[in-house]
Amino acid sequence: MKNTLLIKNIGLLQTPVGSFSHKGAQQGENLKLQQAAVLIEDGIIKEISQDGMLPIGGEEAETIMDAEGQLVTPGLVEGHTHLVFGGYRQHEIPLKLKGATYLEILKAGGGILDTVRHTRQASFDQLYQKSFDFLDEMMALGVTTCEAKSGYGLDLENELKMLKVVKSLDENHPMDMVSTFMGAHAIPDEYKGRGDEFIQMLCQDVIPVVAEQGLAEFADVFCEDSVFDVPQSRTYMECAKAHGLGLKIHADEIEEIGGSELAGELAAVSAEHLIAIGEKGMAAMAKAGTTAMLLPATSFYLGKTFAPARRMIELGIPVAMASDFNPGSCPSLNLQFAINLGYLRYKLTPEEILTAVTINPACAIGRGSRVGTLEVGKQADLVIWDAPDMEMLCYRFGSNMATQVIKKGMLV
Ligand SMILES: N=CN[C@@H](CCC(=O)O)C(=O)O
Ligand SMILES: [Zn+2]
Repeated sequence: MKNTLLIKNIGLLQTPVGSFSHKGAQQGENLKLQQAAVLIEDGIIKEISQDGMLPIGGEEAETIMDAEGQLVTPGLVEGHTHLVFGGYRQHEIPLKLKGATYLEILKAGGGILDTVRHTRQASFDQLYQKSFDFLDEMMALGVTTCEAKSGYGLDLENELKMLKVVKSLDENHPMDMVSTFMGAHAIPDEYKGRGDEFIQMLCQDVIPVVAEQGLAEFADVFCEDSVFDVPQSRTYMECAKAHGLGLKIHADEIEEIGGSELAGELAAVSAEHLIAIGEKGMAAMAKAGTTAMLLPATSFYLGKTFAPARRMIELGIPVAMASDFNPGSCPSLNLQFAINLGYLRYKLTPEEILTAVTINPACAIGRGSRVGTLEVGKQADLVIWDAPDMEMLCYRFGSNMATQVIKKGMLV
């Protein structure tokens, strides 16, 4: 007996189409079906109808949900988080308000290194429970697939602990998780002034273990002034690649030191942040087909400018947007806020934004064939919104606009 769910009375069903990264004009192309219905069988989309018609056999579905004439989109895909961490960093705010910068706090042994100390002290169970609760909150906000990075352990034992938390979350929480190894997130105290040696240690002792135990699909590095320079980032990424991991890089977040060009050179799947990117970096990314994983809430929280998203679309770079949830530069996991900023600060259209929070991040985390669009044969991850259209979602902010979240055909 198959599990069937019919969602009827959808005022507008809006989705990108196709399981590939959308760039240029395609970024703004969405399918829009009026008076639609979706029939789901065993967690997979079986049929989509429009114009008030119902899918064949729809009326016999085990469960029937009424979307009450509202907007339905694919479940949001969160392509960049630092979900698992010990402690919080609220004590940094008074320092920041007095003028201390993000990198100054890090150089003084705070910032990421403060979170490293708390994460090393935390047990697996503590980290698991805290992250589990974050995922509940995220899912209620419309996210159905989530990437999570390690990078607050910075040694073999604690990096594995973080990655095992993500694996366990994937097994036990309805959220689909994608794991990224980010051992090169900062230079830990015990390697202070010895960044090259730290990278060598990661390459020799950690990446091979992570890859062998299948604990990550991607590797990421913080390529930034006074963190990891371009040669160090290249060494780390080449090693990760040799061990079968897909490549990501935090590039041009604060200073433009060549990270986005390196992303292009190594054909990274995505480059993250890109607030300070220039024309050369964008040209390299466009040539390589690297996705720009933009994090507008971090620009907001650090008081920075916003990445040149419109120029990226013009140049044919696939644009994705994510929350960057982490305890320092963005302590918010609300991807709906990124939608608002994408509209008001990046000046993307509602259609481009939908692509940026569904199929483009899905492709950038290796899930494009399964999620990110509403099409027959794809996983039934979708959101019913308290909104008639995407314009309303882009315009309203600060409230949770998701009314119902359906994961693999089940109401969560
Ligand atoms: N910039 C590097 N990493 C994170 C911040 C991590 C932290 O501050 O704890 C980011 O992407 O913003
Ligand atoms: Zn990040």
